[in-house]
Amino acid sequence: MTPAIETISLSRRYGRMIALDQLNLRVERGSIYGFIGPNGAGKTTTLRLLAGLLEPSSGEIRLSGQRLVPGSGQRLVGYMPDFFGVYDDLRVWEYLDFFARCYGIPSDRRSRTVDELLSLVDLSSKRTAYVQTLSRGMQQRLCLAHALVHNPPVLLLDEPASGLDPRARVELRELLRTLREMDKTVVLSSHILSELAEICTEIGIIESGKMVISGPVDEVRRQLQGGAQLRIRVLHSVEQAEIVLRGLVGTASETLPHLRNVRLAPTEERTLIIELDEADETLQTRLLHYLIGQGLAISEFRAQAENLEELFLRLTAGE
Ligand SMILES: Nc1ncnc2c1ncn2[C@@H]1O[C@H](COP(=O)(O)OP(=O)(O)OP(=O)(O)O)[C@@H](O)[C@H]1O
Repeated sequence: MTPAIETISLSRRYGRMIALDQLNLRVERGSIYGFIGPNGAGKTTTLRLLAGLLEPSSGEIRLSGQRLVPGSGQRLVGYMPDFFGVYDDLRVWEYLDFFARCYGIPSDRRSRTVDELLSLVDLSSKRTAYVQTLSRGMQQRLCLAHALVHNPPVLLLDEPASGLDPRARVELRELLRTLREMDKTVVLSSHILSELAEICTEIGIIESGKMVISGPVDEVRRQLQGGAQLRIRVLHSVEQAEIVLRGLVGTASETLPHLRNVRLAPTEERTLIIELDEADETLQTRLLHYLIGQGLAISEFRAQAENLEELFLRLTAGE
């Protein structure tokens, strides 16, 4: 299927500085794509290029297979910048009505469009409030409604979760789900991976203008992690469990998983963290049998996902 967004060797310089270096991005239609990278990685530059607000130094952008030429992107994408401009003395409905006029929506449809958008972003009750009196989360939602005024198939959201409290984040997540059900393709950026891992269907990690890794969240996790982790808690002597498990590290066994490392959990009592070469459930079950056979009283035995945030930091620290 033709992807909603594709970039081919997309580069952008500011003077002599290369902000984006031969980026190949592919975003399938209907996905929620999380674009993650530390400050200055090139996220905003990419989103502005995709929105047609910046011109590439070289390379190509295709939206639904069509090459993006200057000025052609505005109808295909909705762009939400990472800051909200100040709009003094403008009420919420007037703000949206203004942008609906800019997009040439005729007056008989404008009022309905504004009402539908306010309902979508749950701001109907704030219809006549002044924009500057809205909370940060409400302003974000209004900004999102603005990006949706012309009903674009693609939405580009720069740091939509920044500065939101936990409740506002949950609301944002719900809103993104609704947009997905409406068959929109959404790209959103953040420098905090955990903000996006739960929301997104796919993620791409960018650093110094280059894509480091990209794909479905679980696949990226697997690639970064390159194995599995087990958390084992014992009822009595953790020292005995540690000896038994350490005895297995590095040994070549056909029937047990290959153990890379065994360490005590830093914050939990009588608990060990085991790093394995592979995430094979059958082998893990055999390990449990083996440990019980060694007389260990196991009170907890579970696979745990390594914190994606730590993996990300390790990756972007160049380790
Ligand atoms: N207008 C500009 N002129 C010169 N350099 C720029 C300009 N805009 C961005 N840059 C530089 O390009 C690089 C990428 O910036 P960009 O804003 O795309 O990164 P980002 O990943 O969005 O960062 P942040 O998370 O801090 O918003 C940075 O080194 C930045 O300093």
